[in-house]
Amino acid sequence: MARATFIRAGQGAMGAGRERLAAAPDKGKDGGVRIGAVADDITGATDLCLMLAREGLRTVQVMGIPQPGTRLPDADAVVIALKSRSIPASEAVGMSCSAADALRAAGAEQILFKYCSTFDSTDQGNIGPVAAALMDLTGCPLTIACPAFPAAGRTTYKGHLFVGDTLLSDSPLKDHPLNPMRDSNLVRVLQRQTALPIGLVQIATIRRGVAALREEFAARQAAGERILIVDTLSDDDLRTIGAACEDMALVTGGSGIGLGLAANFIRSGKVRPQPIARRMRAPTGRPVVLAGSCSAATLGQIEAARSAGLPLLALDPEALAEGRQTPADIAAWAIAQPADHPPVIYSSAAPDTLRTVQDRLGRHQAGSLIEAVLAETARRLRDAGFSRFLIAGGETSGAVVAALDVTMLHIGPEIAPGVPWTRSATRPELALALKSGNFGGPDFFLRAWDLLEPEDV
Ligand SMILES: Nc1ncnc2c1ncn2[C@@H]1O[C@H](COP(=O)(O)OP(=O)(O)OP(=O)(O)O)[C@@H](O)[C@H]1O
Ligand SMILES: O=C(O)[C@@H](O)C(=O)CO
Repeated sequence: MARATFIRAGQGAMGAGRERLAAAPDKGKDGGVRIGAVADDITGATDLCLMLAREGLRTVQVMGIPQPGTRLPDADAVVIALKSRSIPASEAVGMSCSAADALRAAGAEQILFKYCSTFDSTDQGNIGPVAAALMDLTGCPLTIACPAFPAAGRTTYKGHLFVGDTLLSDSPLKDHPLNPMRDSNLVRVLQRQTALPIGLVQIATIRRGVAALREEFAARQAAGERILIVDTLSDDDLRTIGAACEDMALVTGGSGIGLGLAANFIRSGKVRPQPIARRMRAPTGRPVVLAGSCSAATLGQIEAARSAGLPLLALDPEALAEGRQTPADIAAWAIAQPADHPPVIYSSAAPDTLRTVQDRLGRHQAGSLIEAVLAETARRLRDAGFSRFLIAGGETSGAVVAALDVTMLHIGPEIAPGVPWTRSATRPELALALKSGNFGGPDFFLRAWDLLEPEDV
C-alpha cells in the first residue's frame, strides 16, 4: 500500500507554496484506505466517521493536515478534520488540497469533501472553491453536491434544502452566528461561489435507478455541467446516488452520502464490514459540557439541563472581552460543582442577544474570543482531572480539541444521529462527544453519559 512519507502542508491558495504528491491511488489491493475524506469542521468529521463506521468501515478521524512523514492510520476510511468552513477561501483551498494529497498518498481510492448538511457557507465560499480545487487535484471532470442527511431531517427537493419541514432559509440557520443561510436554492447558492457550471438532478431521475443516473451524469458532463446538486429524500436515494458515484474520484456532500459510498466498498468485497460498538469504556475522570453553539437544538438542550438541575454557568462575552470573566474563574466554578453532576458551561445565546454582542464586539471577533475562552477552560479542566467532554458546536469543538492536544479519534457508539462518543488516541485518554450544533434531542446533555462504562468493568 502506498504510504505518506512526505507531505507539504502549505496553507496558501492552490499551488502556492504547495508541493503536489503524485502517488497514484493503490486500487484493488487488500487492505488500505478506501475512502479518504476532508471535512471542513470537526463535528462534521465526527458525523461522517459515525456514518462510515455504522456501515461497517474501520474509520479513524485525524485532526488537521498530517505533518510531513506522518503515517496515516491503517483503516478503511480516514477522515481528516479541518477548521476551514469559516476562513478565507484561499486558505480553505490550500488546506483541503494538502489534506487530500495526504489521503491520496496513503492510497485513498476515493476522496470525499464533507461539508455541512445545511450547506453552511457564504457567497465567497468555501464549498465552491474547495470543490473546484479538489476536482482539479483528483482529475475529476464531474462531481455531485449532496448535503442531504435524511436521518437528521436534511433533505433536498428540486434543489431546495429543507431542515425538517422548513426551507433552509426559514429555518434557525438563517440566524447562524458565522454564516447565516438565507437562500435555500442550492444551485443558486453554489453558483455564486464558483465559475464552474452547476446543474441539478431531480428526484425523479434519482428514482429511475443507478444505471439511469449514471447516464444522466454522462449527459450532464457532455453538456458542460461540472457540479450537480442531487435531490435526496431518503437513505434509499443516498444508496442509489452512492452507487452511481462509485467511479467518481471526488464526491462532495454531507455525512449522508458516506452511507452510499461505504456500501460500494462492501459490495465489491474490498471491505469486510465490522460491527459498531454499542457502549464505550471511558477513562476515569469527571464529565463537563462546553457549549458554544447558538443553534436551536443546543439552546433546547441547555434548557433541558437547567430543568433537570444540572449546574449551569453562562459566559458573558463582554465580561470576557474586558477580562472580568476568565478561563481560570470558569474552571474554578466547574471544579467546585458536585463531582457526579456534569457542569454545563455555555455561551449559547438566542438570536437577539447574539446580534447585540456581535454589533459590539464584531461577528468573528466575538466568535474567536468565546472559542479561545472555552478552549483554555477545557485545558484547565483536563489538567484538573476532567476526562469526559461533551462539546456543542463545530467551531467550538475545533478550538477545544486543539487546546486538548487531541490529534486522532477512535469512533465509539452512536449517541444520536450524527454524534458518536469518541476516544482520543493520544494521552491522557479522553472521552469526547463532539456535537454538531443542530444535532441531538433535548435530553442529549443528560443521557449521553449512559453509553460510557467505567474503565475497570
Ligand atoms: N454569545 C455569543 N455571542 C457571539 N458569538 C457566539 C456566542 N456564543 C457562541 N458564539 C460563536 O458562535 C460560533 C458558533 O459556531 P459553532 O460551529 O461552534 O456552532 P454551530 O455552528 O451551531 O455548530 P455546527 O457548526 O456544528 O453546526 C462560534 O464561533 C462561537 O464562539
Ligand atoms: O452535516 C452536518 O450537519 C454536521 O455534520 C456538521 O457539519 C455540523 O457542523
